[in-house]
Amino acid sequence: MLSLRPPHTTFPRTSPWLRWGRLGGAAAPHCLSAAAPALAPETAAGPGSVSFPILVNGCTGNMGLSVAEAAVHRGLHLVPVSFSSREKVKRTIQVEQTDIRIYGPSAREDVLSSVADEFPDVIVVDYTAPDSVNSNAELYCKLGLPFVMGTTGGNQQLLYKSVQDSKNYALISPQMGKQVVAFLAIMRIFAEQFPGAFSGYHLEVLESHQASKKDTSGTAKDVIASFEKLGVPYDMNRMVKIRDPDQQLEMVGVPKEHIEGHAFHLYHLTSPDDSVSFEFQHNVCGRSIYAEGTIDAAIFLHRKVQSKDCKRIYSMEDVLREGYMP
Ligand SMILES: NC(=O)c1ccc[n+]([C@@H]2O[C@H](COP(=O)([O-])OP(=O)(O)OC[C@H]3O[C@@H](n4cnc5c(N)ncnc54)[C@H](O)[C@@H]3O)[C@@H](O)[C@H]2O)c1
Ligand SMILES: O=C(O)C1=N[C@H](C(=O)O)CCC1
Repeated sequence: MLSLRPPHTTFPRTSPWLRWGRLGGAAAPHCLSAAAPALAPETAAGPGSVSFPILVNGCTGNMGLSVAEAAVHRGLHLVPVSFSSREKVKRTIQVEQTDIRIYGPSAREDVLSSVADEFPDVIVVDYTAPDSVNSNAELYCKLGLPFVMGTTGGNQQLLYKSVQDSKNYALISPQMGKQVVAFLAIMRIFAEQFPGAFSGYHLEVLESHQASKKDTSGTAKDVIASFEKLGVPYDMNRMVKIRDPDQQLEMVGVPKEHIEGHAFHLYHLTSPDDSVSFEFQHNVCGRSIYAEGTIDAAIFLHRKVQSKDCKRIYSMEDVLREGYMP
């Protein structure tokens, strides 16, 4: 039997996540299906029928490809270029009927600058890697290309500063899944309304993602920031991060077909005398929730650019507040 509890972690035996895992990895409830992504309905403020050019940086990766496919399904015009971190790469990737030409880093600025000339109303979407966040953002800002940053990590303060200094437009969110964003917002509001409400409680956090994920869950960090305001200090080094597929199947209970694309999170709080416990979970299978949210974000940002809105830097919460739910 696998035991992943590091010393001093106190997941209760009754934790449903662990119990399901130990009982043989049954599909976890609350798992959002990868199939049949829900298209956002037309609402007064939400995304109606609109089309504009969208360039997806990172089409060689999982999220980039999912977003490019979602863009085509939603009737956007996919600009047929994308980039790679390596000079020698497969030259094209097919997305639906479009062949996307992949360029190496040395061609980035020239190609993006031609795109900016040819498609003045383009929106760039970035799903690359944490160590590319800042350099990519600086280039988009230099060329005045509005962008949606879905890539996590990098230096977030510097990222916001680059956008502010350049007066470019950007929507930045380490989490594009709209229902998960709503949960994050509730946790933030909870902490604002009841600061210190959980003082003395003990927090354990476990996150599980596909083995290729390089960084710690940005979403977990966001939730932990709210718990800290609720009075629960947390050392990020204690977070249990699971990347091993066997452990994901046996202990976490990730369905086999989603081992290569999932984001499971468990937060467990216990009172000082162990008499009270709280548990929060958000478990995502597949990537459609992020891809659909990203397209809503791109539509939202396109509208803001067209209307010359003065705010210029947005979050996914701004998107929800303008009626892009569900
Ligand atoms: N915001 C969200 O909702 C959300 C959802 C899922 C993933 N993510 C984040 O998106 C990022 C990508 O995730 P993924 O699962 O697609 O990873 P992935 O490894 O499958 O894909 C990343 C791709 O980007 C390419 N790449 C790396 N550096 C590049 C650069 N400088 N220019 C162009 N391409 C580059 C890589 O070669 C790879 O093909 C991660 O940071 C992840 O945490 C965010
Ligand atoms: O699969 C990933 O990588 C994800 N990254 C984001 C994060 O780090 O929070 C969002 C969830 C999926």
